[in-house]
Formats: sequence, structure tokens, C-alpha cells
Amino acid sequence: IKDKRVSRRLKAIPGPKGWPIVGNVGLKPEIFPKYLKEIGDAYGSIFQLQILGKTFIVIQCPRILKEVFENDEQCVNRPNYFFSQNVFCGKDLAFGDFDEHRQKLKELLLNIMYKTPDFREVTRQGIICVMKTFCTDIVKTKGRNFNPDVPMKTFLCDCFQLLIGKTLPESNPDHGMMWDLCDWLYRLIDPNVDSTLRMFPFLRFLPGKCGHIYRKSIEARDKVFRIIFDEHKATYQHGTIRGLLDVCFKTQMDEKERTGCTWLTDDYIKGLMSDILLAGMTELLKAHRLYLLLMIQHPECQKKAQNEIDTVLGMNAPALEDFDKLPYLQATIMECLRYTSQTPLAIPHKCNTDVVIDGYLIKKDTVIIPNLWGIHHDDNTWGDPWNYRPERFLDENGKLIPEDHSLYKAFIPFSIGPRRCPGEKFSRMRLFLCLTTLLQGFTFLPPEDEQLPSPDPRLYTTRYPMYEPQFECRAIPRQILPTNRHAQSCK
Ligand code: HEM
Repeated sequence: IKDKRVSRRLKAIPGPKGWPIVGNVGLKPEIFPKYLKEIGDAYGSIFQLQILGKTFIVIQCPRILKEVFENDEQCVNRPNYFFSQNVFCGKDLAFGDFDEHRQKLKELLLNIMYKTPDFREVTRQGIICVMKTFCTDIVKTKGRNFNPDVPMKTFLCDCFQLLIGKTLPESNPDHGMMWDLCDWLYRLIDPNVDSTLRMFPFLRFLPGKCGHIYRKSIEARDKVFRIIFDEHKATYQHGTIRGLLDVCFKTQMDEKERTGCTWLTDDYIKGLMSDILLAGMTELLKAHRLYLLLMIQHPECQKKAQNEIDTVLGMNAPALEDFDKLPYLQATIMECLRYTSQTPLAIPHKCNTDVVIDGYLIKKDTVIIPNLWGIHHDDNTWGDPWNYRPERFLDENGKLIPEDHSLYKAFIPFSIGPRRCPGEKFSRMRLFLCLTTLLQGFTFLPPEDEQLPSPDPRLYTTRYPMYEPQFECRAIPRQILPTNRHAQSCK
């Protein structure tokens, strides 16, 4: 906004008054989204915080968020992250500015995931195969207490399938290496660690917590790059597509052949691969885990979903064509994503230009925090936001509400705009197939002689990026495991 007169007429963004110089630095970060929601309830659905001279704008209204995020040009960048620059050479998709290369990278990922029929089929077959192993693992627990994270982590390792077209057998000592990488990177992303290293980058070479986390992350990264990336690239044969990495290699080589050089360097491919591991595997793990917890805490919802599955599918394994035939099941998944809001503050955005919203001026380079958690628990929109109630997503005929329904518009677990999650459709497809299969085969019960944690999102320890409660449970087989009408071969 160059014209000073216009800029003066704009309102000042409200927000809590902070201390001189340090600003609102004393915020209680333990349950940060909840705390932000409380500030929003007092100051409005767009407000500002000042922290050490920097302005942060928090938005917790879907309409305003749409206006700000859906414009391709105004708010698609990211704040600086130490880990992105230093672990991924600033070339990963999720934590860098949305420049020309990242736009192409995202388009490439979306094309591979959703527009390549062969790839879709490989993914679908992969899910069906690992589901079989997953169910067998659960049967082995024989109704005793077990931590669902254990089989789930093995089962989600099939993100290998997405990347390289095969899964590493459980017996392979490198089977768990991706979880190692995710664990270390999540510690590094923690704002306390990331901002300390951004301010004092030399700490990464010194003993102490930050340096230790950084070095462990690099070690885990190098192992994954060596075993997945390097080995796969060395065995790539032009024309043969085994998974997402091969599509990237093909694009890289085709462009090199055509023009003599390519923007799609190995660093970009490695960055993309890491995003898929970090964003994909951990988010899916959280979603599956929380869904099971909710089903155990709400046995009436579990029963209703099972009845629907029995009526519609009987003993047949679910297929994607069954999506619309199981509205209640869909509603339980949507309500889980709303209620838990497992990615509570999404990934912060940064304005690439001055933006005027609702009469407020937001200056270029201001960081915008979308409080999805706050949006999903707004009393005015949802009425009873703290109840897990799948029926809210159904109409009077038991059908899923249409996408233009006001509740659907306020339901944004994958965020919105050009930077929305590219894994949305993939995740919804996966959650549908996996959770349907699980409820078809098993009834999930609380553990014996142990307390089940509450699924109430107001109680989560929100050490960023939110580690929800871990728990043990029991699973009782309901019937012989579903017969598979679709998988041709599960090697
Ligand atoms: C239940 C599962 C998931 C949830 C709730 C979720 C949620 C989100 C959210 C809220 C964002 C931030 C969007 C923004 O900045 O406005 C995001 C970004 C992202 N997600 Fe997901 N996600 C899930 C699964 C996945 C999966 C399976 C993949 C991988 C295939 C994935 C890949 C990504 C990537 C690459 C980004 C960064 C996009 C960009 O910066 O342009 N996510 N996700």
C-alpha cells in the first residue's frame, strides 16, 4: 500500500497488549491453539501478537482465511526455518516460499498422485496388501492389550510403496529408519529448537540439546537418502516406473535431454521425498490413532459404523467405489478430523505483499498463523464443538452434507488455497479404506486394567506439532477377515 492516506484510513489490527520490546513473549505455549482461541474470543477472529518486534497475525475465521489464502499472489510464502535450510538445502516443498520451482514441484506431485492411473492402481493395491498384514498383526494380539502405534507404524511404512513401488519387509533392519527420521525432524521443527538454531546457528556444532538433535537429524536423513534415494536412482531404468521417485527421475532426465539442463535437481526430489515422509506418515499415524481412540471412547458410534459396513459390504473388502455408500463412516472420519484438528495451526504462511483484509492492513513479510483448531471449535459455527458427533455432517436423510453447506465450508483440516495439503485426497482415500477394513474385522475396546486417555483436544500436550495421547487398547475379531474382491496379487 504505497498511498499513505489509504494506509492511514485502515484499522489497526486488535490484539493483547504486550510488554515493551519483548511484546507478547510470555504466552503459555503448552496448549497454544487453545490459548490463541481464547485470545480470539476476546479480540475477534483476526488479531495480532507482537513477539520480539515481529508481528504475527492469527486468523480463526474460515471466510477471512479463504480471502487471504486463496489468492495465488498474496500469502503463499513461508517464514524461515533453520531445519529447511540446513537439512534440506532449502529445497523441500512444505517449508519454503512458493516460488516458480515449488509450484512446479507441487504440480508434479499432484499429477503423480492423482492423474497417473497406473500409479493410483499401484497405491490402491499396496494399501490392500498392507492392510492384510496389519489385520494379521492385530489378530496375533489375541484380545490382549496392545499399543496400536506398533502395527500402525509398520503398516504406514508402505509410504515406501508410494516412493519406490515396494515395501521393505519387517525383517529388514532398515524398516524403521523413516520413523527415526520423522522423530528427529519433529524435534528439530519444534519452534524452541528451530528458532534457537536460527539465531545461533553455531550451536549445531556444539554439545547440548540443539546440536544433538541437529546431528541426529542429519544422521537419520543421510541414512534414508542413501538407502532410498541413492540406491533407487542407481537402479533406475528409463521407461520403467516403480514409484514416485521414478516419475521424478524421468521428468528430470526428459527435461535435461530436451533443454540441456533442469530445475528439478536431486535436492528438490530429496526434499519432496522427505515432505512425504514427514507430512504423510506422521499425519496419517496421528489420524489413525486418534480415530481408534474416539471409536473406543464412543462405542455407540463404532457400533453404528459397523452396522453400516455390514449392511453395505457384508464380508467384501471396501473399495473406493463404496465411498458414497458409507456416509456414516465418512462422517465419523470427518468428525475425527474436525474434533481433534490434528494439524492445529497448519504450517504458518508469510505474506509476499501488503494485503488488505476486512479493513486491516497486513504488511508484506508478516507471518500468518491459521488457527484451524480454533475454527473447528467455534461455538457459533458448530454449536457443541467439544462433542464428538458425526451426525453433524449428515443431512436429515442420512446423506453427507453437500460441499457448499456452511459446516463443510468451515471444515478445513487440510487448509485451503494454493498451499493446501496435496495429500488430502490420498489421506481421505487411505483413511476410508483402512478404517473401514479395521471396523469390519474388529471391535476395538479399552485396555484391561489400564486407563484410556481422554480424546478431548483441550487436554492434549501441545508440544508443537502436537503429540496426541498414546494408548493401549484391545481388538476382538468380529468375523473372518474380509475377502478381497479387488487385489489381484499381494506379493
Ligand atoms: C490426515 C492427514 C493429513 C492432514 C490432516 C494434513 C494436513 C496438512 C496441513 C494443514 C497442511 C498445511 C497447509 C498450509 O500450509 O496451508 C499440510 C501441508 C502439506 N501436506 Fe499434509 N496432511 C495430511 C496428510 C498428508 C499426506 C499423506 C501427505 C503426502 C502425500 C501430505 C503432504 C503435505 C505437503 C507436501 C504439504 C506442504 C504443502 C505446501 O507447502 O504447499 N500431507 N498438510
